[in-house]
Amino acid sequence: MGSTSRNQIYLVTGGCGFLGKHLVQMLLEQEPDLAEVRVFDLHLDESMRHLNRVTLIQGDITNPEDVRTAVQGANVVIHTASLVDVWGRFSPEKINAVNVCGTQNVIEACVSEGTQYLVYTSSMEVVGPNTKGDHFYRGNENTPYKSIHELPYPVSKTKAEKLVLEANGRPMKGGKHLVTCALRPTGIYGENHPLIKEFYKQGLLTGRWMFRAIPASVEHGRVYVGNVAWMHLLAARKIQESPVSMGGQVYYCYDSSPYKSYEDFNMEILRPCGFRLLGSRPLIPYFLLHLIAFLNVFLQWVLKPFFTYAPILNPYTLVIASTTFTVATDKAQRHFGYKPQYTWEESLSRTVKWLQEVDTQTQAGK
Ligand SMILES: NC(=O)c1ccc[n+]([C@@H]2O[C@H](COP(=O)([O-])OP(=O)(O)OC[C@H]3O[C@@H](n4cnc5c(N)ncnc54)[C@H](O)[C@@H]3O)[C@@H](O)[C@H]2O)c1
Ligand SMILES: CC(C)CCC[C@@H](C)[C@H]1CC[C@H]2[C@@H]3[C@H](O)C=C4C[C@@H](O)CC[C@]4(C)[C@H]3CC[C@]12C
Repeated sequence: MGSTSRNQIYLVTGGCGFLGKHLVQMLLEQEPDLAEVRVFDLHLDESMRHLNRVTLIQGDITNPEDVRTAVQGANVVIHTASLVDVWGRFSPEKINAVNVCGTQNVIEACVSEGTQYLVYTSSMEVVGPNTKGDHFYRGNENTPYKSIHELPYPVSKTKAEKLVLEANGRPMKGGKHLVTCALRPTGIYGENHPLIKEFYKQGLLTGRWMFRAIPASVEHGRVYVGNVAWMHLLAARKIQESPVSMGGQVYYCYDSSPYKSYEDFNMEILRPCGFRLLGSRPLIPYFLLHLIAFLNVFLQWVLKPFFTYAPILNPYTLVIASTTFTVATDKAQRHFGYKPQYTWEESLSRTVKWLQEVDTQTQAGK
């Protein structure tokens, strides 16, 4: 175990997604040993095809053969492919198939193809917030917390993370052993973040006024996508150099983004586009938010035969937004020398610049 090779082949599953694209870009810019990045995704972004050293592979993570072919000859796999769904857009069976069975396929492919290193993109949701609303205030990887998983997405991420960590040390042909680790981002933000675009669009409907719904004192962990990508790259490098210390470990993804409520944080990005947040306290009573959230569930059920009604607000997203979940840790720095690549100011200004471009295009298209 533990030799680094030149001319490395990386496989990024979900490489055309929000995080995946930033990760591919980061590898191209910052990995001197890189020979090729294989970008495996169900939905390919054809604009990535022209990139030097990038190979686009269209495939389904739930299909073991697709995964095995993509893994063949790769040195490292960074597995980010997932269905990110806390809104009931996909069935529980589908989420399980992609997030859990897909991860098992990646593990089996690594073992059968002799690819020794696997970095898995997990999620803070493996820990919490739980549906009881217990706060997790600036905790680290060892902070005790009562995790309760009910929804398909957190259930699936928890199962998948467990599979990945349990696979660490699995024997492979040639006397090698599989080495795995998992990174747990909190709420990722940055250029092309789909959710902030959704909040932007909703804000346009109310004349760029937003209405505070959650108390400002509730802290929500956020991390810049460029730093999440950087952390994956460093973990992928170090896991090859120090498999014994990195194997089987989990790391929260963190950077210097400020601790704020979900809405106050979003306002940092939306304010420069002319948005305003009304109310220093919640303007909508909590019981009313709850009622709307439950009404949304009811409507989703009624409308199911016709189309998928999946608004942002439901009882689960309400609990997550209303419960403090922030991390304060230096484990990634101690284990693999992680320091954020982007300061908070840079992270914010890159995200704001992107949203301002979206805004200009939206206004021009009116
Ligand atoms: N966005 C966040 O705030 C956040 C926070 C914590 C963890 N994560 C994790 O980070 C990872 C990336 O999330 P993201 O926000 O970039 O999501 P995303 O939806 O933008 O990207 C996921 C990618 O996986 C691909 N994919 C889905 N099903 C597939 C299948 N069957 N076969 C092959 N590819 C498939 C999608 O096409 C997509 O490109 C996920 O594992 C997610 O759980 C995200
Ligand atoms: C009550 C409304 C005003 C606001 C609702 C916001 C809500 C949709 C947001 C709040 C927190 C968000 C989640 C959080 O950032 C972390 C993750 C983990 C990741 O693995 C998947 C995405 C997810 C669940 C975010 C989804 C959107 C949430 C719930």
